[in-house]
Amino acid sequence: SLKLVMSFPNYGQALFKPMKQERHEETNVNLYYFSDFERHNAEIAAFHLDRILGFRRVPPVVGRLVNVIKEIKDITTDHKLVTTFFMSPVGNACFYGQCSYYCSTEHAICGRPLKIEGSMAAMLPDQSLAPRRSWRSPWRRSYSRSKLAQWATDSNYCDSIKKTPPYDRGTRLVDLIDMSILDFLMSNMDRHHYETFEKFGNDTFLIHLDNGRAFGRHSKDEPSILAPLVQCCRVRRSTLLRLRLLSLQSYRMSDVMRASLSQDPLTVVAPLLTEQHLSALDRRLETVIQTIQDCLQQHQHHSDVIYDDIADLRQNLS
Ligand SMILES: Nc1ncnc2c1ncn2[C@@H]1O[C@H](COP(=O)(O)OP(=O)(O)OP(=O)(O)O)[C@@H](O)[C@H]1O
Ligand SMILES: [Mn+2]
Repeated sequence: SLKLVMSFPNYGQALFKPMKQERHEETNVNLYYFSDFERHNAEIAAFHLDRILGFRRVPPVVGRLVNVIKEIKDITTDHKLVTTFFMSPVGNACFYGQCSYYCSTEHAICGRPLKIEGSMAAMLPDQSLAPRRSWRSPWRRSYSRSKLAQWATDSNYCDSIKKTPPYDRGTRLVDLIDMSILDFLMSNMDRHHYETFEKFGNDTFLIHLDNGRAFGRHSKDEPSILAPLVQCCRVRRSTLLRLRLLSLQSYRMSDVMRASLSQDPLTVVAPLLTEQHLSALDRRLETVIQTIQDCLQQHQHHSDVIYDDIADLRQNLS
């Protein structure tokens, strides 16, 4: 959907996604996840949540109020984009841009009257300098109204994934499970792919881009997003410790998120997540911790479930 690359005088660049849905709106229950709107506040909140979880795999995202005329129309070098600006009947500055779907006056982005809210994501280095690889998630949804993906019907699915490169060694599987925990907490069903930097080969971190379909619903949880954790029963020790910390009264996930998000410039317009979304985080965190507890009960050895990625840390401390 519609997004703009913004270039700054210091050669920095950001990916701008304008606001399309009001913060208090819940996703219509009759919409499939793949036709849900994208939310600028979800891009921002996902960055904060990912950082609070200790992953740091979402590039920095910040909210901005942008003047549609002065900061886009008057200075863009994209001549086709210029032709899509118009004044709406009530005098708001609008544009619809160039894209494959929903680029028409009916689906325009409009200021109030001139400024629009949006998310600005720091651009990763250009692909020509730092090529990335896009990986299809093994737990990808079918993106069809009638078909189910294999993972949704095969309870031994993880056994085969565990034997399939690159999930058969290193940290790739636990990284993917970290990502599913992030996605369950923010209820993002749209994680069809993830990216890595090619240069680092298979021994590298995942990049969590495209979080715009998160935080669509606070009143309901989507257990299937946790399938990688439930089916594989494996998790990083550092992740489990962080989740337990964020479940303590004095360090509650919702409180930490509220404090973190309050630093975003768009907070002056309205809090980036409603209180209902914040309390959904605490509720979902309990589910994740309980799922790991259940895994520990089902397995004989602690190490069957817990991937100790911080064994060295303990030595350093003593
Ligand atoms: N911070 C970033 N820096 C560089 N490239 C990015 C960044 N965020 C996203 N991209 C790239 O831009 C493309 C589109 O981004 P994204 O998926 O977030 O937008 P979208 O509107 O959801 O697009 P789509 O409909 O194609 O999924 C992705 O292929 C991704 O590789
Ligand atoms: Mn997308």
